[in-house]
Order: sequence, then C-alpha cells, then structure tokens
Amino acid sequence: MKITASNIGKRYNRDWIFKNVSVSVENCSTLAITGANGSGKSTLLQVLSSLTVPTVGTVSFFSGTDKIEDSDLYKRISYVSPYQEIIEEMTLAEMLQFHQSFKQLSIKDSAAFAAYCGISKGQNKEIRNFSSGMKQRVKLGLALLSDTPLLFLDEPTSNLDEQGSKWYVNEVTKLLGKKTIIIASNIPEEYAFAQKVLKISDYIL
Ligand SMILES: Nc1ncnc2c1ncn2[C@@H]1O[C@H](COP(=O)(O)OP(=O)(O)OP(=O)(O)O)[C@@H](O)[C@H]1O
Repeated sequence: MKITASNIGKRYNRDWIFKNVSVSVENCSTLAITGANGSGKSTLLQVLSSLTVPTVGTVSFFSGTDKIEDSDLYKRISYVSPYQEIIEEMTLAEMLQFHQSFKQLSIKDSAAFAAYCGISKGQNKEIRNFSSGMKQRVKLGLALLSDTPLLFLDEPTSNLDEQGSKWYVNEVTKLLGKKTIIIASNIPEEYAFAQKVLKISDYIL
C-alpha cells in the first residue's frame, strides 16, 4: 500500500509540532522518521497511520490505484509503540486467539510464537507477569507476523536487550519489499535499512 501526506501539520493547543510535511511512502518501501526526544516523531507516525488526525493537510492510503477509506484501514495496519497496551490478564495463547479475531498470524500456535519471539521460558504466565522486554517481543511478534500490508514501528527496540535488538533487525529485514514500513526512531540501527529518511527537525518552525 502507498501512503501520501499532503502539507500536513499538527498543533497541540498553540504549539505547532510540525508543519508543511508532504511525503509519499511508496508501496512496500520503508521510511524512517528521525529526530530528538520530543521533536514529534511519534506524533507524525500517529498522523501517517491515521491514528490521529492532522490539524491541517490530508493523509491518503492507496492499494494499487484504489483509495482506501478510513473505515477499512484498521485491518490493514499493524502498529507497535511503547505507549500501546496489551491485555495483561490474558495468557499468550489467549492473546493470540483474541488477536486472530481481527488479523491472521502466520504463526498461530502459542509455543511456536513464543519460540519465534524468543520468550519460550515463561510463556504460560499471564502477560502481566512478563518482563518489559518479553512484552515488547510479543508486541513486535504480533505486528511482524500479522497479514497486514502496513507496519508502523515507534521505537521498536524499547526495552529489548542486545540479542532482542538483533532479532528485531533480522525479522524486520525479512519484510523489506513485502510491506510498507514506517519507523519512528533516533537509534540508527533500528532504521539503517530504510530507503527514505525524514528528519522531523526540517519541519519544525
Ligand atoms: N496529546 C498531546 N497533547 C499535547 N501535547 C502533546 C500531545 N502529544 C504529544 N505532545 C507534544 O508533542 C511534542 C512531540 O511529542 P512526540 O511524542 O511526538 O515526540 P517524539 O519525537 O516521539 O519524542 P520521543 O523521542 O521522546 O519519544 C512534545 O512536545 C509533546 O509534549
């Protein structure tokens, strides 16, 4: 899928976070949004995924030449961010079953999913008892393995150790050219493979 943003800007109260962003993310390409803490990366990611509306400008989504309406978008999007909640009362098996009532996963079995994410030890606990790194691996696993053409990643290696960060790079690299991917990050290793880099500082007035 292709994403086109035309002259978008976002203001909270009186403060413009960014202005005049026009960017096109081609089908199955990868864009990185970079910038310092508080510069507006997450906000731009939210706007480009239609999670948040822009104050000005428009964001459009296309599958081939067909424009996709907002009401049809949720099933085409996977989104991972540090502020995203997962349902802590569920076990991993329950979580996978619940997730698949919305989106299909290429690995359905919970033991195989846990092995994929590198969390085989402790997989039968409730998610609330997972460590922060285990939770992040579950969030990433759900997004990377879902049958969605759009993948949005906000600080994808948050809470991951070195091995986890390598796992993320390895797995996301396998999806290059297969999904449209946007990554908000200020860690070069998280987005080194992106074809296009948007520096948010170029759009702050
Ligand atoms: N709902 C909101 N209401 C008011 N201000 C907000 C809101 N959401 C974000 N902001 C402000 O927008 C600015 C950009 O925040 P954002 O989270 O997009 O930055 P970021 O570049 O992702 O930062 P970090 O690298 O620290 O995660 C910050 O000044 C933040 O306080």
